[in-house]
Amino acid sequence: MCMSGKDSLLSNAWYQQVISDFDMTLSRFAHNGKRCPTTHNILDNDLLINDTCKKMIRELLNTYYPIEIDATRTVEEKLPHMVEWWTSVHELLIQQKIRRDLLAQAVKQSSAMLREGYKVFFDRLQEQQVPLLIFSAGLGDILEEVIRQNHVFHPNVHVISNYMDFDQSGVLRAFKGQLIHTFNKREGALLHAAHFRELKERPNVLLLGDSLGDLTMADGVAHTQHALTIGFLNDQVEERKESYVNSYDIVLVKDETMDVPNAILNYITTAPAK
Ligand SMILES: Nc1ccn([C@@H]2O[C@H](COP(=O)(O)O)[C@@H](O)[C@H]2O)c(=O)n1
Repeated sequence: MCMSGKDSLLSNAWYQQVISDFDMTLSRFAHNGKRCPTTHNILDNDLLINDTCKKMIRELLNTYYPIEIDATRTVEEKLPHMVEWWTSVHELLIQQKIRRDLLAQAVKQSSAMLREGYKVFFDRLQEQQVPLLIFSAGLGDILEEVIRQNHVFHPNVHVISNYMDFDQSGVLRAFKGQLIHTFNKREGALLHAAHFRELKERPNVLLLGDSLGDLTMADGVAHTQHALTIGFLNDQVEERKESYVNSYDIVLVKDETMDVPNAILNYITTAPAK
């Protein structure tokens, strides 16, 4: 674990909200040395897409993921590539006429896993009535199914993500709303101003992410008093360590657990009111 010198003040749970990325932040990056799927990659299943489409989606991943995590390129340089990646994959998925009623089965059959200690994290937030916003550039329908199947889709959880639009017979026909990718979460946050307005009495933010783009997820919080940011650095560690340490308050290197967020939540939720 690396900690920057920033002194973050945290008050009790009443003033707190948690904003977290999903893929590779709440979900695991790897398990027993094997990569775990993102919400997009969970669709890589015979139930939903054919072999040609699988091949094309994998090729797109091999082309664009290295760009997403490239420490030598600026966010501005990456932006058009991210739009291209997401748009191409979403078009392919629409062509496959994916059926809504098969999504739960695809999630069940996948090797997607939430980080060790996830239950303590979700359950504590729920017990303490701390709102959890999951802000994901992944697929909202799949993300919801993952947390539902893990029994942690509690009423305090709100999701902002890319949602599928199904026709009357339950076949995918489009994606709803404005596309969210890794590096436009600031715009996404501003579009969801109503959500943040509802939480205006909670100016202290605990933010969890795995990309530098995730740091903008709290930009919709109008009067942030204190923010503590935790970054999971899963991949290309040496190349990206410096920028993560300079940007996040706490950087967790190849840590597949929720131990640190849970310890912080334990502290916050047992601290006396200030
Ligand atoms: N076709 C795609 C597009 C994106 N990804 C990965 O998903 C992650 C986005 O979700 P967050 O919950 O982290 O916002 C992103 O980091 C991409 O690597 C993908 O696997 N396939």
